[in-house]
Amino acid sequence: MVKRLQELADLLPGARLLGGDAEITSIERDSRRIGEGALFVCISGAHVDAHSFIPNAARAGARAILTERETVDVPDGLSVLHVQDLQAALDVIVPYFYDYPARSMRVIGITGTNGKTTTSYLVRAILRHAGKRVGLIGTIQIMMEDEVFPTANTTPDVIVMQQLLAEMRARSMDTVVMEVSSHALDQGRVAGIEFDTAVFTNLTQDHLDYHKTMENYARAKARLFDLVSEAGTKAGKTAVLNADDAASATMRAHTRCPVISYGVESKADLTARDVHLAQDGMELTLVHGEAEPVKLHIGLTGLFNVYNVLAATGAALAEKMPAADIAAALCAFTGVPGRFELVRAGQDFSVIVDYAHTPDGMENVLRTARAVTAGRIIAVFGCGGDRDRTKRPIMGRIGAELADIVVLTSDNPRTEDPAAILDEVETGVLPVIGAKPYEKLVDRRTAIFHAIGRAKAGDTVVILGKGHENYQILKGGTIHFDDRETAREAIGGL
Ligand SMILES: CC(=O)N[C@H]1[C@@H](OP(=O)(O)OP(=O)(O)OC[C@H]2O[C@@H](n3ccc(=O)[nH]c3=O)[C@H](O)[C@@H]2O)O[C@H](CO)[C@@H](O)[C@@H]1O[C@H](C)C(=O)N[C@@H](C)C(=O)N[C@H](CCC(=O)O)C(=O)O
Ligand SMILES: Nc1ncnc2c1ncn2[C@@H]1O[C@H](COP(=O)(O)OP(=O)(O)OP(=O)(O)O)[C@@H](O)[C@H]1O
Repeated sequence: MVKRLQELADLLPGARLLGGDAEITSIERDSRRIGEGALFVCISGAHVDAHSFIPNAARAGARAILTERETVDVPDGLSVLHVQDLQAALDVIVPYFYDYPARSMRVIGITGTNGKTTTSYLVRAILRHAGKRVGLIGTIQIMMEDEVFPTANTTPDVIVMQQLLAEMRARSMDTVVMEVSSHALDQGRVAGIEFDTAVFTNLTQDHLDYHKTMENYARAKARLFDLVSEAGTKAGKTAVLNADDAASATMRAHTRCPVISYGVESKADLTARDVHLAQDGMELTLVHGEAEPVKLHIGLTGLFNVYNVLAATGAALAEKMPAADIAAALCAFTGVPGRFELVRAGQDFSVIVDYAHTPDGMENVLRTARAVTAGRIIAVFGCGGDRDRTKRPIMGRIGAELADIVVLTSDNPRTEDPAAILDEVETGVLPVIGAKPYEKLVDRRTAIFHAIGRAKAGDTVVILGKGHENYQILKGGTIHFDDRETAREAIGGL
């Protein structure tokens, strides 16, 4: 990819180019990723001034910088492109620079508080069963067919996003399935992407540290439905909406393309009946309009996963996948890492590791565990640091109400004092815990060993919050930590 800096400047009314034209071969916001010919975009973080990395960027081969700052000192030979609004400039120049890669493939965007990852994995499985080459962008990882790449965000920033899409185009992906977070929609990370199918899973409390109110949070999510409604270069746009979630009304109000609705309680285009849950799977019958109902046995469990299956089926129907491929792929699906994942190490009780880290996610998982457990439920959980504090007491209350034994512990405390986070969670626990056994153990390993040590035949230990993550983010840095690995070790020591 090569473009002239002047060509990019010409796209931006009011931009000033200082220091002359240059040939640009990539756009980067991180000086550590820069190679010869890059345009270094100075986006500062909460604690870091990105302009301080200009010398590093220059040494690594940058030819120019893009900044909002009026005056910037740069080493000789580096051009400066000055703009009034950095985000608005990136929205325009980044997709242009990478030649709008999203126009070369079908794009399925999935938004909602919970269920994005699970739904995206289900959609990927169906499309691949139907012979499509599929890319995936989401919380756990990025995939291009079977090849896996790491990621820092659920939805990467606009620069990494366009680079990934360009790579997917180079590898001839037919479709990309993408989790679209509310942060991404608010920050323009999906600028220049033409969505073909947009899916809404649900809206419950999360991320209020960022959005402040549920109305703002819903509005951010609704942006995806503005985007899928825009006329573009491809035909056949569809919104897939959860009819049982009240916030779908907001999504629908932003939708100006055909809708496929799904639900269990409300009247919808796509529904499920005869649902039977077991610990390691479920049976259900999919009903889609006049079509013959299809009975399925799937390796996922929980009513919340019935919704994810319906959402994924809706997306597959929107993408015109054959019914036979949808059914076969769902039946062959074995689950998503860290989502209601059973840890089996020969023990006579169950251990479930689950990524639930919102009040709603936690309630769903604990209720599902209860429905498939003969004995007691032992819940191990905490809440993340530097993120939405208002959910802490709520999650504490849910844990204390729905489990028989509660073990509070750390979950990525980040820069906060882990014990202080647990104290906030505890304000929700104490009013409802009654005589149930309850512990506060800051060290997550100790907490998991304690919970597993208390389990008897028929009980279920539910370890919540981290799912697939194999790290713990502490004030002093990030350490290796994997709930599944630790649980196995604890079971081995019994
Ligand atoms: C709080 C936050 O949003 N942080 C995001 C931000 O990092 P940052 O601003 O802290 O970066 P920084 O380390 O301060 O650096 C500032 C700038 O200097 C640059 N830099 C830094 C170091 C260096 O040596 N050279 C250099 O150029 C960085 O590239 C950056 O532009 O920019 C990074 C690059 O885009 C993001 O990966 C990072 O997301 C972090 C991981 C994060 O946790 N974000 C959350 C809030 C988020 O976005 N979550 C949503 C939703 C998830 C969900 O649904 O649950 C998501 O989509 O992930
Ligand atoms: N449809 C759903 N409704 C409510 N809770 C759900 C649903 N699907 C999954 N969950 C719960 O939320 C957790 C996270 O699921 P998943 O990773 O699919 O969601 P997500 O939207 O990708 O989350 P995140 O963006 O935070 O990564 C699961 O482990 C499960 O506990």
